[in-house]
Amino acid sequence: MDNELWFYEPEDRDGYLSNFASYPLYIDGSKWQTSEHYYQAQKFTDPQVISLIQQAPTPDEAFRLSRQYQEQMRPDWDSIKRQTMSTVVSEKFRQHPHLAHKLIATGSCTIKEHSHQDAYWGDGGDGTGENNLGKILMEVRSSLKKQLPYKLLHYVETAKLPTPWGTFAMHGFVEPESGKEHLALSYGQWRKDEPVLMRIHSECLTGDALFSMRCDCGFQLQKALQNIVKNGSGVLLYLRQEGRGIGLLNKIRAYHLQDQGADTVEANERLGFAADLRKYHFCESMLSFLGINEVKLMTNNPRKVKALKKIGINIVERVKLQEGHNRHNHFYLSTKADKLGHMFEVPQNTPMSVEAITKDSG
Ligand SMILES: Nc1nc(O)c(N)c(N[C@@H]2O[C@H](COP(=O)(O)O)[C@@H](O)[C@H]2O)n1
Ligand SMILES: [Zn+2]
Repeated sequence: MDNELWFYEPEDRDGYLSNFASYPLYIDGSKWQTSEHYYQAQKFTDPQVISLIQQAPTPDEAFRLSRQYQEQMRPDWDSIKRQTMSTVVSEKFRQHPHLAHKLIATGSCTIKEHSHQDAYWGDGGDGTGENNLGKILMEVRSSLKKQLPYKLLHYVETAKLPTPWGTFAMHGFVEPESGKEHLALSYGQWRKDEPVLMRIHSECLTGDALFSMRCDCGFQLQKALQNIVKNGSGVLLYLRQEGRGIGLLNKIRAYHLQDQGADTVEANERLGFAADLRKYHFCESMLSFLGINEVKLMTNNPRKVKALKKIGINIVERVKLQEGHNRHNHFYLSTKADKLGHMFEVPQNTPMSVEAITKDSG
């Protein structure tokens, strides 16, 4: 998106950019219903007028009150108003990470407040205005892009993903350096103080899409989505790090070595790779977009637990996800438990039949 983005009314498509949009924020320990409330109140030094504006039921009323008390405006207002606006706009996006992701997703397009009323903050309606609010939004966008968690992944867009079990929202992200694409699937709503049921799933084309029984990936993927729907809400992060990070073709090379007797770890090592090259730090970006700090994590993999703790995510519970044990993956699962520390017991008895593992266990 390299052209112009116009915004004005908070109800419009990009209305989140407006100071009148309802995104409460805290500045200096006080709560402000909208950025407009804060901005208008800063024009005054009289605590009574400030409080009146702060309590205004709507941003339009805050704006109107500032006109009513115009005579009492601080004399240096003109010299501080741009900085005041810059502070409140930057705080709004810092305090609402979801909006920060959306702002960054506007790419490098020119942002304009398309306002017939205002040729200082807006474009004046005919494009001749100074557009200072648009300029501040673009400054905030540039600065956010360089900061954690936004610099790890950039949010791109959201669309519906209907599945046999329920309709998820599919959020697309891209790694700005490599162009690698990742997904977050979210289902339902959760409260801020509630741990979210979550699965972090690394891509396995063979298991997830081609029904392979060499591993347990496809079975775990299906069960995790089913569990989320059954729970009423949750998230699955789908990370594009195929073959534990070595890529699809190297995974086929590793499978070839396994066909000749190597286990999954030995095969990776013979190809010159570590047993597991995956990284999880960039999940911080997706989790900030989704507003998640606390999770119930569906995994058997201790590395995922450790990695999430490292980025400050509180794991209140680990939910076992043991699915799809069969005669083709029996040795693979045993190796994962023995050499990679996966937290499950591989049954000693004869592995289940194909029919038993493919039936809906939900
Ligand atoms: N390198 C490699 N060797 C194998 O033998 C494999 N089966 C895989 N599979 C990849 O492992 C990831 C899933 O593992 P967890 O269940 O999270 O431990 C996924 O990326 C598969 O493609 N890789
Ligand atoms: Zn797999």
